[in-house]
Amino acid sequence: MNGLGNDFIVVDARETAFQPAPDQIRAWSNRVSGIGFDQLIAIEDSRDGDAFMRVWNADGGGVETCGNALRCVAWYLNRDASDKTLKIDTLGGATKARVLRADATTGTASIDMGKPGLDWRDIPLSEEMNTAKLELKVGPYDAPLYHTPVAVSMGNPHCVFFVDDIATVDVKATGSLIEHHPLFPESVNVEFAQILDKDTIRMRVWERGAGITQACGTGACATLVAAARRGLTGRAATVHMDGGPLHIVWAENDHVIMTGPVEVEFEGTL
Ligand SMILES: N[C@H](CCC[C@H](N)C(=O)O)C(=O)O
Repeated sequence: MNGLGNDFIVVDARETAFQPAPDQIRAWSNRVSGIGFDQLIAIEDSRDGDAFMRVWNADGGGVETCGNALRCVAWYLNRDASDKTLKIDTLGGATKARVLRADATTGTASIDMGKPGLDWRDIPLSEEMNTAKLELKVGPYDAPLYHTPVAVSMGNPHCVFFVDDIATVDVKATGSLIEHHPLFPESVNVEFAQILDKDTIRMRVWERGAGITQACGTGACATLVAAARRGLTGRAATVHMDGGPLHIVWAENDHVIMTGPVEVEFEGTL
């Protein structure tokens, strides 16, 4: 399945235990010799929700959550297109999902991602700092671009840079430098965002444990929250990524709502 090209293998593990070793995940995620995916997702039973979603990155590391995958899991759990709200738990917190429309291989889902983490401890950072304007020196770069990003947690850590022209950013070179920067003890997902107008953002992402992906749902949420914190947009915007757009709202109750598509590529047995 995929959400705007951010692709996953989604395993329904509610009947049988599924605990793959990191090197098995890395082998499966290899796009040349394996199946190929950005994240591996397992759907498990949940004590007090409709399901628990477990996430591993392509590098085999387990992580807290994944926004695009939440839409895919919601669609899978609710593919008869009945209009109900699902509670899907993750290591990064509980979410509420509504599948707005579904047919045999596509759908649209809206996820209440809960509240963003804005304190340095939420991200987490290795030292106390104003998360709205991080003082971050990146490798040999010392241009204003690489200073004062915004840190936001959506259950997983994000570092958002605002740039004048995203076409000039070497996402791989810069993103890979920041991913394991000592300021982020749990590493970090890195977004580069250009404000097109008060309702529209263009964003590219270097994901922790996966590299450049076509889209990042939690990254789009973090980008909108960061832009609103900086007064660059209002509390709602369309975030355009390489794989397509997501509509993000930071609601008055402090919850972040992400709405976007779901696509099934194939089904099988792992
Ligand atoms: N693509 C995912 C984010 C995965 C983040 C993962 N790379 C991490 O280490 O947190 C999304 O749509 O939210």
